[in-house]
Amino acid sequence: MASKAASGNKARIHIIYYSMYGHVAKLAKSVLKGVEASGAEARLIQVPETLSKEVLAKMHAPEKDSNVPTIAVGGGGENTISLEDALVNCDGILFGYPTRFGGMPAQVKAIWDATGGLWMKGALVGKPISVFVSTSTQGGGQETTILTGLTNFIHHGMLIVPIGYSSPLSANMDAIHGGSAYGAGTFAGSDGSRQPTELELNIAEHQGSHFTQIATALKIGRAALPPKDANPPDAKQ
Ligand SMILES: Cc1cc2nc3c(=O)[nH]c(=O)nc-3n(C[C@H](O)[C@H](O)[C@H](O)COP(=O)(O)O)c2cc1C
Repeated sequence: MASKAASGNKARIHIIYYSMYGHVAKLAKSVLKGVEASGAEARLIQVPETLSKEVLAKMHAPEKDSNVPTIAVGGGGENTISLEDALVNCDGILFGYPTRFGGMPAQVKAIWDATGGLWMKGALVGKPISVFVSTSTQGGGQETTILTGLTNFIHHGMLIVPIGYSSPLSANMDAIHGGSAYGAGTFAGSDGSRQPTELELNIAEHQGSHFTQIATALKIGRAALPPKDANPPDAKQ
C-alpha cells in the first residue's frame, strides 16, 4: 500500500466527516481525542457540501466550521485538501456521517464516486476504516447506515474495523444512546435539538482509541515485512 503515512511507529489517522447540523462534528472531536490519546497523529477533514446555498438555507443548515480543511475533488481553494491526500496519505480513516434514509448522504457518496482512479491503482487496499454516525431517532438506521456503506470500502479492499463489544459502554442498557458494535452514534432528535450525550461521546472516544491501536499495529507489522519482491512467487518452486 503506497502511502505517505507518518514516520516511525506513530500512525497518522484521518477523521473525515460530513455534518449538516453539527452532531457528527461533535462526535468527530471525541473520536479525535481517542486517536490522540492512543499516540497517533490525528487530522480532522470535512467532506464538501453539494447542496446549493438556497437549499441549505431552506434546511436551516448552519455554516460549516471553516477551520477544518475540506476535501477539494478536482480543485483547490482556501483550506482544502486533495482527495488523494485525504484518503491515501494516512494509516487509517475514521469516517463520520449522518444518515439519509438509512444510508450515507449523497455528499459522502460523491467522495467515494470520485475514487475510480484510486481504485484502479489499488491505492486504498489494506487501509483500515471505521464509521460513526448520527440519526434523528432510535431505529432511524444507525446500523443500516454503516452496513450499506461497506460496499464502497469492500470494493476498495479496505479493512473494516467495527468496535464490536470492545468496550462495555456500547452495551449500556441504563440510558438511551446511539452507537453499537458497528460504530459510535448519536440521536439528534426529530428537530435536531438533542445533543450527543456524555455516554455517546465516550463511545466515540473509545472508537478513536480502539481503531488507532489496530491501525498502529498494522503499520508496525507492515514495516517489518520483507520488501514485496524479496520473495517472488517463482522462488518457491
Ligand atoms: C434527507 C434526509 C433524510 C434523513 N433520513 C433519516 C433517516 O432515515 N433516519 C433518521 O433517523 N434520520 C434521518 N434524517 C435526520 C438526520 O440523520 C439528522 O439530521 C442528522 O443525524 C443530524 O446529524 P448532523 O447534525 O451531523 O447533520 C434525515 C435527514 C435528511 C435531511
